[in-house]
Amino acid sequence: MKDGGRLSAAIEVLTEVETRHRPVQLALRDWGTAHRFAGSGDRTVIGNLVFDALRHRGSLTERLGRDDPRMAVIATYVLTWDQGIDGFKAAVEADRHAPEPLSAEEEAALEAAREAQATGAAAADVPAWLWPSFEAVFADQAVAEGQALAARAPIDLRANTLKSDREKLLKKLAHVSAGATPLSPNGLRIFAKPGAARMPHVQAEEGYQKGWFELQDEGSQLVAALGLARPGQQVLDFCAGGGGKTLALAASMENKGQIFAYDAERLRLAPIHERLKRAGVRNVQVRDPASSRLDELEGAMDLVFVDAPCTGTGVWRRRPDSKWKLTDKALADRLDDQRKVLDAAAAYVKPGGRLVYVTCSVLPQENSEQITAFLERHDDFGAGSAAAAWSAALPGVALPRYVNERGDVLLTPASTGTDGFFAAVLQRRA
Ligand SMILES: C[S@@+](CC[C@H](N)C(=O)[O-])C[C@H]1O[C@@H](n2cnc3c(N)ncnc32)[C@H](O)[C@@H]1O
Repeated sequence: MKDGGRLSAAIEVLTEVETRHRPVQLALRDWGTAHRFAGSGDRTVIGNLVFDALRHRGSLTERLGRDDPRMAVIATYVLTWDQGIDGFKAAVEADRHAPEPLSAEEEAALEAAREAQATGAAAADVPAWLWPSFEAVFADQAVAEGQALAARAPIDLRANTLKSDREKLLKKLAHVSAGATPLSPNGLRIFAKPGAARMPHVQAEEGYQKGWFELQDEGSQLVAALGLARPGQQVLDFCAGGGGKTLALAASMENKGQIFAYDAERLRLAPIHERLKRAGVRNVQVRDPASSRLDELEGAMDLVFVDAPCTGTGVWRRRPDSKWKLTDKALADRLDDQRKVLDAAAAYVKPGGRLVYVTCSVLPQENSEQITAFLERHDDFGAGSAAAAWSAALPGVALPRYVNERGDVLLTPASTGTDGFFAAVLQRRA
């Protein structure tokens, strides 16, 4: 395929996503199934166009003065990918599968957009209804933070210290240009590439198959480290899901002690078994809600790790469609889930033990406000400090920019180069 056909395909997919509310991955997959002649390179370019259009949908709409998927894709190619109007025209002329040529109004809109500056929520590519929350957390950094959440994400890996180490992996993965992450001691990073470029398929690497590394954002590695899980401890990973944090906790416990991996949704746990095996983890018992109970763990855990269900505003780089789909009803539901999860998880912490609360959201309602409300409901708990845990877990690594008075920590793409993650530590009174 040439660029003209790829642009047509991207317009078709984005229209499907926006008018029929199809999840973007499904829409891309269906397009691929219906167009088997398209090679993997074509699919990459089409996917990149669609994802970049979604990342910048707010600012493009404001700069163009029009809101339609065709123009969002064309502007991505012309402006974001820097191909220019002439580049677009050349792509159209060279390919009978290309989109319709630009109308005079469309060309004028693209010309005007080149100079136009979006402001506020649109400049940050943040939905307008969430802008007050962004300003509340980030103040004069709100636009920069939103823009960083609208950029492409790197591929981050975590060296699995049960089987390998970062130094070895840096050598093994030199051919994909993996470098060391700056904050997590076990992290490796392959930087995002611009435009049509394709990222390496790291799951095909020998090291992945053998469990030497996991795919895990550096922010996720860091918040797992704030659990300060140590060999020999009793740990409950209360929202274990597919096990991303479970695996990191097991590595920091050097396979000694016990982790109970639980999730209220049985199906979410499905991938964990295979992942534990590949990573060589031997100290995890998976507790499936359908067939086991947690009663005997009550009041007995050194650490209860709560990787709470959340809106995912911190991972917009990886799921840009989710940012425009988020509703105030969904936010209210997640707040309710978080309250329930926290209250339920608290029962398993032993006197003197810790509860670590994590979200991949940057919204204060899901983060510091949720913790403040928890502390008001539970006088058997006091505030611990995620910042103090940071210093203990990551000696020599400077504290992140966003640390509140209680010591809760917020990571963001603009401030730490990671996905957005929040972590708070709660201490059960002895
Ligand atoms: C952010 S995801 C967990 C991701 C996982 N820890 C990882 O690192 O791969 C949140 C999880 O919380 C689970 N969850 C939601 N409500 C819950 C509850 N009341 N009790 C336990 N788990 C719950 C969801 O099923 C979901 O899998």
